[in-house]
Amino acid sequence: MKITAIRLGAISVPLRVPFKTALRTVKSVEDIILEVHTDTGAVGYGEAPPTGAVTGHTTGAIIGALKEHIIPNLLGRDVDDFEDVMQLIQSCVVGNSSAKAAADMALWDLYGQLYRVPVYKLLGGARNRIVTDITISVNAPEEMARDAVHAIERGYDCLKIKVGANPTLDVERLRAVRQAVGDEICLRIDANQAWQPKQAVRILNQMQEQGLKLEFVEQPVKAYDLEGLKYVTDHSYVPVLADESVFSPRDAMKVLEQRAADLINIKLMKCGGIYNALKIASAAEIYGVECMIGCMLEAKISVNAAVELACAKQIFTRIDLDGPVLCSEDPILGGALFEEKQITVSDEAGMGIRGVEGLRYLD
Ligand SMILES: C[C@H](N)C(=O)N[C@H](CCC(=O)O)C(=O)O
Ligand SMILES: [Mg+2]
Repeated sequence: MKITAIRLGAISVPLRVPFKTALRTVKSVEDIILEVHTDTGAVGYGEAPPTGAVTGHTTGAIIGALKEHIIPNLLGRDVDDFEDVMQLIQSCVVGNSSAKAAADMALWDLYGQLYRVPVYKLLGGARNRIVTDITISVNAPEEMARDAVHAIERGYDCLKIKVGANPTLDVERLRAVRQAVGDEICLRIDANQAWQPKQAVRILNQMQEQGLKLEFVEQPVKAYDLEGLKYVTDHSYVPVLADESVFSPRDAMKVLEQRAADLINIKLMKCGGIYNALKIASAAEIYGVECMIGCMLEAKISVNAAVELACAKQIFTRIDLDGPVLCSEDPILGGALFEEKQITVSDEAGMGIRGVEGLRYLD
């Protein structure tokens, strides 16, 4: 199966409500789509979201990395030389993990089609269904409480609550949400780097002392501050999950060796795709650290790739794949079935993506 052509396109999908974190506010998903065509007629699909505030990858950067580095290296290659092609994607340009992830998932899609097996089976096939949480944006406490109740009405029983940079208000936000949803709902929080280490410990311990029952806190401090992350891990009652501190397998090794976090959030856009995500997952297994599989604000092609990975491996004990359910429409044909919190992976060969409605080609 030889790669004959690669096309780039763009999609724009409005969100149901604006998505707000300590790092950014977004009203729509504006992603780059990759179609990898082959001489057998099989097409592999990839997707990358521009998340400048999180990864540094803008739309232009993703297109540039693909057009100038990744695509020229892939054209003419045989999908069956899979290991070579995987290495090529990772080595043909420095950084640019989102563009690499888009190419990586399209190639896994094709490799699965070549051997007529769904990718999640190829990778381990631990299960065919997973349950996601849903994210509540950071807003005024009463608005977050309303959003949380709405999420419960949609059937979710695990909420990922975004917090901000104001400690008093953050405690109020969590109090309002806990009061509105009752004791049985799982609450996890994501500070997206907003706090200082000592401040984080104070806020988290205050939240636990008030009986707010948090499952874990995601990325309480700056991405680069591993010492600070470890300080929070060592001193807070609440378990700590590393997100922005872990992009590459090398980052993961540092966090694992230093025991700087209790859990790791693996996202395809941070690590450059399934090839590297598998390395992080294996390292985490060796250290006995469970993982969350997460996403950026992404539509269904790239989240679908994360579903394939999550269904393959037992190490993913937490699922944050709510990108598609935060969108007001789904232009992606095929792939996993998203029924609110229940996600069922496709049993088609590869990743089961059949096309994209309203794709704007960029060539
Ligand atoms: C969408 C997902 N639940 C989520 O919250 N991801 C964020 C980053 C999303 C973004 O800014 O695009 C996270 O875990 O930090
Ligand atoms: Mg996060």
